[in-house]
Amino acid sequence: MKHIESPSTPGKFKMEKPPYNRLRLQSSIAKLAFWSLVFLGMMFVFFYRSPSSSNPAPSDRSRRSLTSSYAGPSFEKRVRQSAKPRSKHGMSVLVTGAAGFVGTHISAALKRRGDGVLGLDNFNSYYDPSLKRARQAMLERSGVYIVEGDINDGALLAKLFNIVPFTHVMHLAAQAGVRFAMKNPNSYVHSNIAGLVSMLEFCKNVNPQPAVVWASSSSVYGLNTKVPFSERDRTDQPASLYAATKKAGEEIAHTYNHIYGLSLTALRFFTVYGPWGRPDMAYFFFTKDILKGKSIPIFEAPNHGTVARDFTYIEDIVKGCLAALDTTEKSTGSGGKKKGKAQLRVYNLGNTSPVPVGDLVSILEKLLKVKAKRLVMKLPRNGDVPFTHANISLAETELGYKPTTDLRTGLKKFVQWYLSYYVDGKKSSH
Ligand SMILES: O=C(O)[C@H]1O[C@H](OP(=O)(O)OP(=O)(O)OC[C@H]2O[C@@H](n3ccc(=O)[nH]c3=O)[C@H](O)[C@@H]2O)[C@H](O)[C@@H](O)[C@H]1O
Repeated sequence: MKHIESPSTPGKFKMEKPPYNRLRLQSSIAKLAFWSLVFLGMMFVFFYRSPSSSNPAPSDRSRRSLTSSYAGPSFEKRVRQSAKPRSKHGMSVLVTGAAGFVGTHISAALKRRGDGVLGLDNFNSYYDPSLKRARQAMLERSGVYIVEGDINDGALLAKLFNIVPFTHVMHLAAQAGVRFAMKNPNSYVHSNIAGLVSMLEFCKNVNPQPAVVWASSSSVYGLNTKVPFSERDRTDQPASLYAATKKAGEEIAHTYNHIYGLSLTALRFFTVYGPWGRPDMAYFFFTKDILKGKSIPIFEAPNHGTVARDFTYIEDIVKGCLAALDTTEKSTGSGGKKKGKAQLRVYNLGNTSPVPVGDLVSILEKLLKVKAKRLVMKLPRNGDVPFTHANISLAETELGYKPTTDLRTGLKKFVQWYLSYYVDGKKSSH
């Protein structure tokens, strides 16, 4: 420390300069090492907590951008073959969320009638991915190829749109579930907002622009008390983050229609159920738990009020979706520029016959021949609404939509499938 004590002595100062510099160098290295560690730590936290990784569990593949399996002639051939319609008037549809419940049924129905279908799905683990793999295997047997990837992967979307000039996009990839939004809010933003924007960005940029039909939700009616719910009713009081992201999606769709001339149709699905359904939904896990002899929580509204849903059978929903695709008008823009006013639609797809959750359980008891252990409890404050009831007159008039399956008939088909898949097929239902 002498050099500090007598810095004015030129000789000494000169002599002691090297140790001073060494010390400064050492302290700089220490600082550099410290800040590098801080930086690395921040990078780790950023990537660990980034929206894509806080998504329930996008597959590893979906986190990578373009992998080698997305390149090369054999990949392109598979994509082209799958997306090619049987006749030249058929559609070529990109179905996102194709390994999901609704996506699987719609992909199969489109393929059956001769349209070209390419699936896209990230196979995340929000619920058992082996069920999604089984749906994928079923679709593959009917000629539908599902590309494994995320709707937020711009490079992948570019690749797919380069290979196929899709005439339509059926956008079903989403983070579903009302109650899970309290556990993992980021996954809803990632899929239902960022993912939707990512898709629409692509759709508006390509030439020709496809027409887009996408899944909104009955949950947008939120705290609305006017029944039955009509498309003209207010939807500015969502009761869950899930509902808020679907409502945001409808507003985002409006802007892409307004600015870029994209043809957009939102379908508000009302509690869709049926074979190959979603294990997170009440009818599905009630079935599992009744068979296991476990008690099932049945929610009731304040003052012992009934909680009811306008349960809608999957085949009716499929018909509504196909009709929506068939009645789309072409987008009017090209290469990101609007050329004229384009179609913008919103439809309720419900059953227009609400059933109390307790009655749903009674139907299941009869079909399963097992008495349920009912645990009646207050509707938790977790985003659930007490009832839903669709007014479907707009879809009836404009799409020819007419649901024909009552809850008992639909649940019978679900139970038959459930028993053959999980009991006879010995699959684990977790
Ligand atoms: O139409 C929609 O837009 C949404 O439909 C579906 O949501 P919901 O109608 O809430 O279906 P679901 O969870 O099966 O609960 C059914 C009933 O059981 C009651 N319920 C639920 C759980 C429980 O433990 N007990 C209970 O009584 C519960 O209170 C409710 O009354 C989709 O999941 C959602 O993704 C979205 O698509």
